[in-house]
Amino acid sequence: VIPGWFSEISPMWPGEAHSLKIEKILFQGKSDYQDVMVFQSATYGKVLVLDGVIQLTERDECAYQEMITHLPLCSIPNPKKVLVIGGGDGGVLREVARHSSVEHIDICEIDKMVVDVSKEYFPDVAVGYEDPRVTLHVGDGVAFLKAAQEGSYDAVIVDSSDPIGPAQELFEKPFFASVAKALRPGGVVCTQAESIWLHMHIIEDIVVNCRQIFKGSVNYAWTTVPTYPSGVIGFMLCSTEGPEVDFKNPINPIEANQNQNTSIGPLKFYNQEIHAAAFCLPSFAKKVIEAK
Ligand SMILES: NCCCCCc1nc2ccccc2[nH]1
Repeated sequence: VIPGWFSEISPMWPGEAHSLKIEKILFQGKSDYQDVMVFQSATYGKVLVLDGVIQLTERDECAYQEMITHLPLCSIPNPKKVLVIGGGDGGVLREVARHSSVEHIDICEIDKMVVDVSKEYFPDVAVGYEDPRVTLHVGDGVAFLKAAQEGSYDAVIVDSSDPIGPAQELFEKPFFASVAKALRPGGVVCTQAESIWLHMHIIEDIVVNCRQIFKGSVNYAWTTVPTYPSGVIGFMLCSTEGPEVDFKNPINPIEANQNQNTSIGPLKFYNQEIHAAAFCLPSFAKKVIEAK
């Protein structure tokens, strides 16, 4: 351990560690589910860490939050009812709120400490909770989806941590089946789907499960997030049987100037070209993910 530096050592990326210079530790706690830490970094703003894994930094969180939200929502004509599983920091809520067609946003986050810590230390991320369309449910996303009324959502966004820890079940087949049940025909789901550089085997299993469960489109997209090990993270985008969804062509564009004058500020990362490009995969990933 180098004094004054945070190194992200995890079995999720054996043999490597991304480090950030610490200026000041702002919060350290232990919830019923995980260790929670916030520190002021020297060059990436404040950083949220759960069980030793970086969840977001102020400097690059826009890439992840904007992509995980707008890749699904810009692919369907008129999203009205959206469910967020995880995402307790509020960043996905901030992005969903940019869509004027949305009438109701449910969020189910298991760890209340994440919500409280984000509101205290990341106000520009937790601003998403201020939208009147948002209802927060503190609890297990698996149970929430089991209880959800069939076909009640246009979109589900699964902003989870990794399969090691509280989010483990969110990567398993029964959960994907419960998501499909809660979506309307032609509804869409977007999940945090690890890194093609680090987790091709996990991604392969997820793709196999999704192809069995989602009878519409099944696609993998990826983006760059400098503070995530390997510098990239991906998303599974699936649609249920029904009206065709072509994720590679955003038919419901969100303009960069939208919400310019509100408290959530302009888009910093997402645009239509980046949307289409996100689905272009290197050959080693294409071979596995698009296997016929
Ligand atoms: N809700 C935040 C999602 C990121 C969770 C932590 C994390 N960081 C990662 C880096 C590479 C691949 C997968 C990762 N998962």
